[in-house]
Amino acid sequence: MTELQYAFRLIAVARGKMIFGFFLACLAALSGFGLLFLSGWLIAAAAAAGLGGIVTRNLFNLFLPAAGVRFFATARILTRYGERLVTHDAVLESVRVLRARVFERLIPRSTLLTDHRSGDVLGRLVSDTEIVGQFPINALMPFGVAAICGTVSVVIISVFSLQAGLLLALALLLSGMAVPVLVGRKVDNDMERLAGLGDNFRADLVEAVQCAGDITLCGAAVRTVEALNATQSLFGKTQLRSLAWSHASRQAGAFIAALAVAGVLMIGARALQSGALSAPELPMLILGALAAMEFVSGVVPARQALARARVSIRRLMTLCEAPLPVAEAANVWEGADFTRLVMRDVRFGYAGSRKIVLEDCSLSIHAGERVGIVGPSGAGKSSLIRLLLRLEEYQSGSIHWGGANLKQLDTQALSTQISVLSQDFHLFQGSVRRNLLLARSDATDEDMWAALSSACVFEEVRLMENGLDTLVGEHGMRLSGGQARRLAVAQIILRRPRWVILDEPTEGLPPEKGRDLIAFLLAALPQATVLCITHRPEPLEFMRRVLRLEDGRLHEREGLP
Ligand SMILES: Nc1ncnc2c1ncn2[C@@H]1O[C@H](COP(=O)(O)OP(=O)(O)OP(=O)(O)O)[C@@H](O)[C@H]1O
Repeated sequence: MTELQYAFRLIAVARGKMIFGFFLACLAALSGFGLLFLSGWLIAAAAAAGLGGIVTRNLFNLFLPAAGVRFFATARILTRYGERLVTHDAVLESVRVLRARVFERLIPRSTLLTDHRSGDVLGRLVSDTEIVGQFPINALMPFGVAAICGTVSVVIISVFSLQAGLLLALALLLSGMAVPVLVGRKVDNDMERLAGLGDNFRADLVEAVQCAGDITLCGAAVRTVEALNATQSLFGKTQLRSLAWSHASRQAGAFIAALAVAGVLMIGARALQSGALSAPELPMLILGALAAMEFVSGVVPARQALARARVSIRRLMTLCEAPLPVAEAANVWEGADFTRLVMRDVRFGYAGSRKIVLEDCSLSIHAGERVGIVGPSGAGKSSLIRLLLRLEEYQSGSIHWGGANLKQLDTQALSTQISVLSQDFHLFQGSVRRNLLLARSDATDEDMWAALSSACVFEEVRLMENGLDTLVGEHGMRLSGGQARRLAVAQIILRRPRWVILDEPTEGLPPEKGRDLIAFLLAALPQATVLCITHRPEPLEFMRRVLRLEDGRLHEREGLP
């Protein structure tokens, strides 16, 4: 599938509106042509009537061009207005649908996003979707309008003078096809380069803003600003060069238009002398040729827009069509009872990496058990969790959740039974309530306060100025580390999952606070089966069994580390 076919498929929803917008754009352009064309007749007829008195007035038909001019002037205003309205509506609709589709395709590929910088992904989601949503209007419509209206104008001018019509056709082809083809490669290279530079700049900027504090503490603030300036200045220079080319090609178009009009004037003057053309027809042809050359004035900007859109489509394709890291569940098996987790001889390595993280790794946990997993850094503990949640695909062996093969379960089905408290848990910008409702959308205020109470953060939230509606800031920045983590625990308590997976749950907390956190969680969910990965001794005090992950395998071990 070509890039353009791919883009059309994504925005097919607005096809009808775009076609209607195109139709109106052609009508508006032709009305402009008709207006100028008939103005020539009207001006000549009026001048002749003024000079020649009643006899000449009767000789020249003033009424028809005057009525035509009025008609085309009104038609141009109405069709231009309608075109703007319809095409803007089409663009808004296609961008809306496109963003939703892109996001939908990114969700199962979210693990691949770690290969991209966040500013880059943001850029793709915001600006590339906008550019792709607009491209039929900005990049294709001007070509279509030029082709249709250019042909109509050539036919009309040819009716009066074949020579003038042929000359106009040549000028339109030169300006509307030869110039865009000549600058095409240069425009493609510029757009590719500008998109790359823009990505770098945006990603650097987002990183600089997000890590402003760390950058200052490292004494790197001045260097960071200088680096940003350098990228911005390179971007500016490339943009300037591209603009210079664009203006040069527009001037070339204007020069061709001037030559075409002069040529039509000469041909018309000769035809007038020979009597093949009447006096009012000469200005009609000249103004008509001038108006016709306007049809191709948007072609060079459209060629640029097309080059930019192709870059954006390619960038969206690389994100949205990347092979899924985990095959879609062939059959969502809803009968899994989650009474047992059995993992047999699993072999796993990350895609694109030759390192084998887990080798012949086996594990069996029954409902109600509390199992700790320890092991050296890099042994594969977090990777094991990612496998159990089906965020990564293992190469061989088997994993079963209560009789259901993991490969038959999708992440949605798993999330109804399993909750995870990870080391880098995420709180969303917004209120305490919003974060709790994300965990369980139908939770009442009563449920939320009960969960906060079980997570031992009730009193702190109650004393906050707006209670449940207190804003927690991005990543929970307005909360202390302990409060944020207890809020994350409250989210798990609200969900009441059958399995709880904890990944370094007490990291960053003093031992006593860490111990309390686990105690609150386990007291609130006494029936839950718990799998806890940790380096720290406190969580292990609550585990009945401890396993050690080493050399890719899990080994049973007695007692605490
Ligand atoms: N996305 C990834 N792509 C490739 N390799 C990865 C990826 N994530 C982790 N690894 C590698 O897999 C191995 C296991 O990493 P993992 O994070 O599971 O270890 P861990 O036991 O949880 O370590 P720690 O205790 O330090 O968190 C490491 O060698 C790591 O470099």
